[in-house]
Parts: sequence; C-alpha cells; structure tokens
Amino acid sequence: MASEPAVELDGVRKRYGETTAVSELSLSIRDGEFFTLVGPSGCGKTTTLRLLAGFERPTDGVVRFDGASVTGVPPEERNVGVVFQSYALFPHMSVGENVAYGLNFAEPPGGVSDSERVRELLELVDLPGMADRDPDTLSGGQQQRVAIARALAPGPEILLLDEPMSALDAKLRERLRVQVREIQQELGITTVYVTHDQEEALAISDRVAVMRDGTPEQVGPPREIYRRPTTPFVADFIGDNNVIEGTVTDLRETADGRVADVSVGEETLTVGLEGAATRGDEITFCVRPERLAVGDGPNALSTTVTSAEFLGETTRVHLDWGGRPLRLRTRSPPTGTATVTFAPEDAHVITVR
Ligand SMILES: Nc1ncnc2c1ncn2[C@@H]1O[C@H](COP(=O)(O)OP(=O)(O)OP(=O)(O)O)[C@@H](O)[C@H]1O
Repeated sequence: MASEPAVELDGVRKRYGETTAVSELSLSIRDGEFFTLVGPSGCGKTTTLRLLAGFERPTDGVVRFDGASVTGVPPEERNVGVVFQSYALFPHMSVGENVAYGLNFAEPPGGVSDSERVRELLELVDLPGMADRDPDTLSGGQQQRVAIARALAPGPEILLLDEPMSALDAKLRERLRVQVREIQQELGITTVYVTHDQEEALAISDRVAVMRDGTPEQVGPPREIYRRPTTPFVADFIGDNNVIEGTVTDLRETADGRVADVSVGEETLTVGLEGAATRGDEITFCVRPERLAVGDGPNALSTTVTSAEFLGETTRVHLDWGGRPLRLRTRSPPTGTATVTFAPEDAHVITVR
C-alpha cells in the first residue's frame, strides 16, 4: 500500500472577514519532498504555511500529517520547524544559545547532550565552530542558517520556510538556496518552502505549486511547470514566455506529428498539437524566448527590435511583431529589423476553447 502523504491539505479554505486568503486548497506532499509554493504577492502562500504550522485554523477543510488530522493541534505539538523571512535571532544570545533555544527544553534527538546537538547542527548548516559568536557578527546568509539550525534543533519531521532569503542580496540568495537544498537532502526532511521568486522555486524544488488568488493553479515538477504550463498565468509567471492567441483554421498530420494552423492577426502560424482541437477553436499557445531563432524557417515573423537587455551569456531582445510584443533570447542579438522563426514542436499549446 502506498504510504500516506506526509502533509495533506484537503479542501482547505481560510477567510479573514470578507477576505478569502486561500480557497479550494488541496495538496498532498510526499515524505522527504521539497515542495514549494510560489506565486505573486497576496496569493495565499504565507497563509498556507501558517495553516501548516498551526498558527492559523482553517475556516473549512482538514490538514493532515501522515494521514492524521492536526487541524486543531497547536504549533508546539505539531513537530514542525519554522523559519521566517527575518532571521529573528536573539541578539543577546550567542549563536550556540540561539540554536539550543530551538530545543525548547525538549531532549535533543539521538540521546546527545544539548551542546553536542548544537555542534552537530552548526556543522550541518556549514557554520562549524561558530557557537560562541555573536549573531550580529554574522552575515545575513549565516544568520539565516543559524535560524534554520534552530528550527531543526528538536528534530522536526517537517520544515516550513517562509521566504527565508528575501532579505538577502541576489548573490547570497543563490548561495543559500543551494545550501538549503543540501541540508534538506542530507536530512531527507519533508520541506514546504514559500517564495515569490519563480527562478528560486524551479532551482530547488522536487515539486512546485503555482498559486493564484488563494488556489494552486498548477502543481508539478519544475521541468513540467516550465515546459508544459497548463494556464496562461503559469506560462507567463514561470520564466520568460511569449503567450500567443489565435484561431484554429486547419488540422494536419505532418512527418513530425499533428499540427494546427492558427490564424493570428494577418498571419497563419503552425503549432504542434498534442490534445484535441477542431477548426474554429480559440487556441492559446506559448513559445519560450530561447526557442525563437533569427533567420529563415517555419513560422517566419517579421519584427522590429525595440530594445535589448544584455544578460551575460545571452541577450533578451524585445521585438515588435505587428503591434504584438515578443521576446527573443539569443547570443547574437539582431538590431533594426529581424525575421524570427520557431519550429511547430517548440510551441506549447496551453488552452483550446
Ligand atoms: N491576518 C489577516 N487578516 C486579514 N487579511 C489577511 C490576513 N493575512 C492575510 N490576509 C490576506 O489574505 C491574502 C493572502 O495573504 P498571504 O499573506 O497569505 O499572501 P502571500 O502570497 O503570502 O503574499 P506575500 O508574498 O505578499 O507575503 C491577502 O489578500 C492578505 O491581505
């Protein structure tokens, strides 16, 4: 028999007066999984995490850990470790005392002494020998790792992280996210992570839920979310994308598979098709900027360059295609006018109506 999900939200809704913070929230998170909630500000990520931590009680629905309801169980009895956006370390305590505080008078797991547990944890978060330091003398990234060590001190079964990197600069964030993933893998701890940063979400997660207006709009592994967005919102929010709408004028079989001819303004484009469609359907598809190429080929679009952003290895070029904006990512940016093309199989159909 398949084991129970480590964490389950079943038909959860949370209202604050007139505001619905989360609705129709049903998610199953597997044991040992690194699961990320990503979405724009106000989509209900923090509320979801607070429901899991036990700081909030759902208006409707059930929260389960390992198959058992914890809906009315207070935070201190949930066996979760929580790390917030701000490090919230106690400035009058040493690093080691901060970590030991996380034990909250509980016996350290594994029958070790408090000081041994602190030593183990500081090693885990790559701050060995820092126990006597003042938190003020550490960098933001190091302080956040102390906060993680403190949350892990009593050996929780679930780790909850709410935007733990948002106070750090970009370089530190990139380094810390790798460290967080390594810590999580080493412990194999079920982790729920909240971020508004889609790149961060793709980089560290086993699975991602893209949230919008209090509901997950798509749940899946990073590659699937990136390659096969199921809604225009996900296509647009995750990574850079060109989302295009048109009308199906024909359906054909080609050597490369089934395609639809799609009328977009004055032009007809050909896109690969996996699902069903009929002539006259309204279709929304997307093409990633790195899948557009300058030159001749199928789906040749005449464009004008409006601006370009140098990103190092590649340049993001903003194009105007008959009044529609398009983005191209390339190592050899065009100037002036450019014909760009994309292969039908590089178009991903999002919706057909
Ligand atoms: N305690 C509260 N009282 C009233 N409304 C709240 C409360 N907490 C959250 N909300 C509202 O619920 C909605 C979801 O908020 P939440 O903080 O969960 O979003 P979020 O995705 O975490 O946003 P952010 O990325 O800005 O933190 C918002 O409209 C917010 O204003």
